Amino acid sequence: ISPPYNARRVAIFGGTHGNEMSGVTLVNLWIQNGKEIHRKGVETKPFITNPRAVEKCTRYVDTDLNRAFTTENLSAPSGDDLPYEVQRAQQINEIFGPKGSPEAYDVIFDLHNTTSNMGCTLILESSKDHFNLQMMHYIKKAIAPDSCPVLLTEHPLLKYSTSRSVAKHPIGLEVGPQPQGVLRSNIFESMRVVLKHALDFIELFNEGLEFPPCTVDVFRVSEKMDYPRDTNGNIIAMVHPNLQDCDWEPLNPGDPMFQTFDGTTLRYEGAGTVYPTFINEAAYYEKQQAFVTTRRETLAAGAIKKT
Ligand SMILES: CC(=O)N[C@@H](CC(=O)O)C(=O)O
Ligand SMILES: [Zn+2]
Repeated sequence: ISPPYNARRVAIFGGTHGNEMSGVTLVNLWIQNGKEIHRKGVETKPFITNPRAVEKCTRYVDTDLNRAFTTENLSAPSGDDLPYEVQRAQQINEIFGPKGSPEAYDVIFDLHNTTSNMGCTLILESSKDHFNLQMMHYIKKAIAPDSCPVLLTEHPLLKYSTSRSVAKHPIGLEVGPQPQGVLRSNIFESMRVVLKHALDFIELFNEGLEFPPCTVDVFRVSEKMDYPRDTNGNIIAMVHPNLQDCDWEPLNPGDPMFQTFDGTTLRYEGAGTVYPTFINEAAYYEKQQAFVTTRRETLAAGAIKKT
């Protein structure tokens, strides 16, 4: 049984992106009435992370909050001249962090929606986070036969500094497909159900239940794929119909990937099978990303017990 584990202080973030409506709506509901998220021995705080973006129903105001939690931003001298989201990151770091310190919150769930057909995805930032691996194992078992893929974002270049990263155990919840600014009841419900199981797990853990060693199948981020573009940076092809909505399905060398406006098929020419996800995510056009490839991996989690 590894590190001293504790999970008394938990936060649920909504509105890290102000146009992702399931998280915004659930968190606002729970701010009004926290009964549903209350668990024995746990203090759970629902929190709107980017209120100005929520008010405008936009992803962000000045810069993407979910990229803003860098050491550089968090240690910058504070002031009104900083971009709004950098100021906000500093405030969030004060309330829920400081990031990387013993005083930081134990667990932060960050609720997101995607326009991609990713279903109900759990986002894991570290392959060595045994607490989160155990939680994800528990959630996967609880929602079966429905599935709940785990996306591991650990990557030397592609990892980014998320709002949830101020916690000791950061967990992203990414549910789609749902257009920006729209609420869909099925997406809303599946987010709610996953969070219920997650909080149940934390309650069991705090009651002293020991979770034996287990394994978790994950999809590890491999490569970011941009749309084909002309020399001015304009897109010259779309996601191919055979790939559209096929998040988590195998893409093999030679399979259709993009389709140009005159109908030409562009094929995947990588080495070996990959599992694309975030396919045609609206927010990623500005990030030059049509989808991300992942590879399957099985991670081992050691036993955990409250200490
Ligand atoms: C569509 C979207 O916003 N996705 C999230 C993923 C995450 O929370 O890790 C992001 O890019 O910040
Ligand atoms: Zn988001």
